[in-house]
Amino acid sequence: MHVSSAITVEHLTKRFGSVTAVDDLSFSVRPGAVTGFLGPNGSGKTTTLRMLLGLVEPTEGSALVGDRPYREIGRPAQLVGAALEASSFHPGRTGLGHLRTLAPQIGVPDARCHEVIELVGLAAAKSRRVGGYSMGMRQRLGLAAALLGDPSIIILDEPANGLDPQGIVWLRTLLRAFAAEGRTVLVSSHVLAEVQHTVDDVVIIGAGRLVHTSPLSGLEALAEQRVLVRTPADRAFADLAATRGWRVTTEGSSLVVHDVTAAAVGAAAFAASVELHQLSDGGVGLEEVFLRLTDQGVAA
Ligand SMILES: Nc1ncnc2c1ncn2[C@@H]1O[C@H](COP(=O)(O)OP(=O)(O)OP(=O)(O)O)[C@@H](O)[C@H]1O
Repeated sequence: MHVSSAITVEHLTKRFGSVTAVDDLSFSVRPGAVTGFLGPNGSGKTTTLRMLLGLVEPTEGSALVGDRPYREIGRPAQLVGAALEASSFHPGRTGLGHLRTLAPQIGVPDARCHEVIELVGLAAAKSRRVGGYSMGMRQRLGLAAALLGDPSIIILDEPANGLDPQGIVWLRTLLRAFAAEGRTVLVSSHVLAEVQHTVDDVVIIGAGRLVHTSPLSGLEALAEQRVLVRTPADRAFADLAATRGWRVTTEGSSLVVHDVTAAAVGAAAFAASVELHQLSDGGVGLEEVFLRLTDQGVAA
């Protein structure tokens, strides 16, 4: 039913002279979910988003929103809302004033400006000049502008940049609510941890190429389990780890035992009479998987 509101990228390539920013990239984004578009700095995320929004012409391949290129959409703001950078505001305009200049172009009534400014938590600052806004407030204003047309597809480039921890939780809740309404939400980030609790699916690129796409659980399946240990018996624990073939690293004042369960470490330490002061589940090392995948991407 929502087929027309998905994003489809096929064999997309963009070369800037000798630099291949995006290299034969194919992926799709489904409605009703938040998708994280992830990759290290310079991996081609912004260039891909700019092609999706008709701002950059692909060298090869296609980038479709709904079922067509952005430039062929009749009233694009009502299908796709995007916030690419938080810096392109006229500093002398107020937050509300900024939205009011956009509303007629998009074809939405003035009341919608008030609605979205409220929605992004800027109602109290709506009459202040944007030049005096903080980075986080600019991000919120960019989001308000993206939402003006009540779009079914929302594309945000690094939306968590500049947001404080409460702001990040607020953004997460808002994006999850959009997805629950059946909208398509694509958010880019170079930090997996930043979007880990927000996204359902991930599309990971490295050096302009696709390195992984799956539900988040598919990424978790690639990660190893980690167990955190503290012990006053360093030497005895190192011997035990060597006997068992565990890989052990340090993280702060804890030891990290890789690819093993807490139960196995506890049982082995007990059997060997090694005293432990902490034994806890360190979760899966998702960030490590992300780094490993994108390293491969860069080398490829
Ligand atoms: N207009 C341009 N002219 C020349 N090279 C460009 C242009 N735009 C991007 N590039 C290059 O393309 C590559 C990908 O850049 P892009 O901004 O898309 O990456 P990104 O993943 O968004 O990075 P970041 O996380 O730092 O924002 C980089 O090597 C960049 O220097």
